[in-house]
Amino acid sequence: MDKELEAVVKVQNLYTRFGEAVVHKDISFDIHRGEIFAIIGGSGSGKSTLLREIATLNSPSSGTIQIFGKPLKDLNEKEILKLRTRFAMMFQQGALFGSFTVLENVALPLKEHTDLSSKFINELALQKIELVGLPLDAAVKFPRELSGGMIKRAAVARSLALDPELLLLDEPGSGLDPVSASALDELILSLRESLNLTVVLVTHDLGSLWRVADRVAFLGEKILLGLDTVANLAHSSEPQLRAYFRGARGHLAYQENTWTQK
Ligand SMILES: Nc1ncnc2c1ncn2[C@@H]1O[C@H](COP(=O)(O)OP(=O)(O)OP(=O)(O)O)[C@@H](O)[C@H]1O
Repeated sequence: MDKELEAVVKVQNLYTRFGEAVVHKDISFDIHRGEIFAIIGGSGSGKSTLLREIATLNSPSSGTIQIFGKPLKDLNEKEILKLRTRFAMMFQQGALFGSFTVLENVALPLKEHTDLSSKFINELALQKIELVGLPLDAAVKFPRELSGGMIKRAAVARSLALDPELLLLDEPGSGLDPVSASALDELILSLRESLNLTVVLVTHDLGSLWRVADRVAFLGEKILLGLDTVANLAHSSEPQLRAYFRGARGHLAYQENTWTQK
């Protein structure tokens, strides 16, 4: 990875409360351009909420989030809409429109946000479909005609439609078999390489974590319990981190990856 340490996302002293319930307490970290940054932690530790806050879909109770140097709380609605064209978020289910073909799904953001001709939009959409490794005949298929792995690729293609600088992925591998999940990891790595994308992902998949993440934020006890490479976190003596990485699944991923040495 190129070591330009420009902060694409900057989270400072972030607190999140839902009523009386505190989810995040004083969380701060930076995500650098070109980095693949993972957010992990136990169930209910606030991973998806944090990702939604970065995606401007939820507001934190206090603290600041800056994206591309812009503090989100200073932006008006129009500026938020403009900012949203510079990043894309892919939700767990992929969320393609079932009544649209893959091509129509990928073309949709271009139709909404540009004045380009239909012909040019279709050409651009086809390029994205090719970029994510889908066969071109998938373009005319409906989501129900695709495998789980192909649906995820199509959703990634749609996320890339407006050439975002930042891609936010919530559990990208969920529901995939291990081979398709691993192919999706390869896609994420290759997109980072070819497009210099910054990627933030929430994941429960430890195999994927070892394969793709440059750095990892571990949420627990409402705070940021760890922020480091996956190898360093896996060796941490912090009890929650130990339990996470030395649990049965964590242990397997740990062994595999210390044998193959990432
Ligand atoms: N809109 C909301 N209103 C009230 N509580 C919420 C809301 N969104 C999230 N929460 C609560 O915030 C906490 C964190 O939820 P979140 O979905 O961010 O956790 P998570 O770490 O992503 O969990 P999981 O790994 O199970 O998906 C949970 O206790 C959840 O119930």
